[in-house]
Amino acid sequence: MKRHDYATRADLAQALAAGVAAVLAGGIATRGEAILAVSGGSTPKLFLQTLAQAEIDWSRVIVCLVDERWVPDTSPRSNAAFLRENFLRGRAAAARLELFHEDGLTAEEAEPELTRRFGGLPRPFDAVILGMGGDGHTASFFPGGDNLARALDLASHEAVVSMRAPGAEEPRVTLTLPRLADARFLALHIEGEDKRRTLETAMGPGPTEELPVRAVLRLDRAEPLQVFWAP
Ligand SMILES: O=C1O[C@H](COP(=O)(O)O)[C@@H](O)[C@H](O)[C@H]1O
Repeated sequence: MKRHDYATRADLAQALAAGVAAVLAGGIATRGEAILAVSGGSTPKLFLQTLAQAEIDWSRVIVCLVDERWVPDTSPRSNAAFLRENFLRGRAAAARLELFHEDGLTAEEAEPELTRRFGGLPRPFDAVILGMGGDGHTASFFPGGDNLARALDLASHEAVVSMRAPGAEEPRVTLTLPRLADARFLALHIEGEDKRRTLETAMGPGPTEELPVRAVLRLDRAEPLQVFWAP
């Protein structure tokens, strides 16, 4: 893992956005397109607003979320709504959005269609930016999640699984770890002292099921996981 610590959240957002924009520009230059997976929640707001202004050919970029809360798009809990609000208002509005929602289905019922749809996206992803909750979840890999083992199985061919967990307010869907683990640029973006402490605990020994972010920290990758932190 490589740590990047910043004095302020604004400095972090600038640096991470510049790094991701460069990776996407590289993908566009070499393969004609690039694919980016981002997190929801609240932490990525400034990073996404900054990245949305990057001067790259966004019409050649596919953007998706790493996970979604199974709520209507109109809900303030919707990660898709967060993305529309904070990312798709700048130059990035030209990107192709691939969202999880399937009307009228439960998260479990939507799994096969979502796996078909997300399984068809180009691989590996150019950039994946993960977040982390205070309970050590990342994407929707939650402690006690009903499908946590399926989601973390690196040998699995599933692209998307549903997740219900005691610590999650609503049912979820999440990209599986194998879909994220081989990203050309894989980053974990966290802010605040509490999350720094959780990260440091997760870096120590202990079961993945307790702090699922460990599954990401323990990946065996040629390009190290990039950890971005600011107070
Ligand atoms: O529920 C979620 O939480 C995590 C962390 O969110 P934050 O608000 O603490 O930044 C996020 O990474 C994930 O995408 C989201 O669905």
